[in-house]
Amino acid sequence: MKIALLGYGRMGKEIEKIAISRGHEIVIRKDVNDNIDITIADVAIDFSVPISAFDNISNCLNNNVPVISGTTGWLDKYDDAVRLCNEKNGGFIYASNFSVGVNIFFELNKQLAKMMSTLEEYKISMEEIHHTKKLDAPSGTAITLAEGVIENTTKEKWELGEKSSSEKNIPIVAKRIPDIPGTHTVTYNSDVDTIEIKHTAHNRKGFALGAVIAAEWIIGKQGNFSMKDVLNIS
Ligand SMILES: NC(=O)C1=CN([C@@H]2O[C@H](COP(=O)(O)OP(=O)(O)OC[C@H]3O[C@@H](n4cnc5c(N)ncnc54)[C@H](OP(=O)(O)O)[C@@H]3O)[C@@H](O)[C@H]2O)C=CC1
Ligand SMILES: O=C(O)C1=N[C@H](C(=O)O)C[C@H](O)C1
Repeated sequence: MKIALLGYGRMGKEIEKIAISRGHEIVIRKDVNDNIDITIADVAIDFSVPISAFDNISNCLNNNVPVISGTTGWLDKYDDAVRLCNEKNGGFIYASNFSVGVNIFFELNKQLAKMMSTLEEYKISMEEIHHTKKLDAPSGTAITLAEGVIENTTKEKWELGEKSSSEKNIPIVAKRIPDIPGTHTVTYNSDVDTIEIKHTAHNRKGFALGAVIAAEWIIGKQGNFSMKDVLNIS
């Protein structure tokens, strides 16, 4: 496959190594303000910055190039991206986290939320820890985890901070510590005990491999998909 990397930072460089090791060719390495002809690529992988993700995705969909996006912090425009994908009969996957481990963790989180939904003595909270270069907070992964709880309980919203302003909200603490690739914890605390589930990324290889697998998977498909579709998780 000929791959366009939209964003050639930490993730772009990690994806390049894995893509080449799987026999693919990188034909575009786009950073800020580069002019590119996206049509030379079979598929594009966007790991850029929140302000640029939607333009990168639109450019691909408008030119009939399927696109995988892992950029977080741009989701106010997600519905527009899905609309454009449908209008152009394109292929599009966004995932807040492409690692297999986190996608398993997402399912575990939903199951646990279902089990905890009637146990009012337990108070939920979340924590995410990332490196200090991260632009957005809370992380996209923490938002997906919160959405998984909201779908399965009476919680209505997430809120940044240690304590939420309402019982209906899920508090999320975002910590920034040098060199941490990504750690997410979901905690249910009561007076008598604590239940905690945690995912710790040891490096960025899992995110990058998942993105390349998604790019291989989307070739020849039309529609808006998720990592659940790619990994066939039920
Ligand atoms: N979904 C997932 O599994 C994962 C998602 N992420 C997300 O991916 C994104 C990128 O992360 P990371 O690689 O660590 O960040 P980096 O800052 O290392 O890389 C982002 C790159 O995008 C470049 N860029 C800026 N504007 C554009 C543009 N218009 N088009 C293309 N590239 C542009 C930046 O250039 P410059 O520095 O010159 O501005 C930079 O090189 C973040 O949103 C992060 O949250 C990260 C890991 C996993
Ligand atoms: O910025 C990062 O580094 C990461 N971003 C994603 C997120 O916001 O959840 C995924 C991963 O945790 C690393």
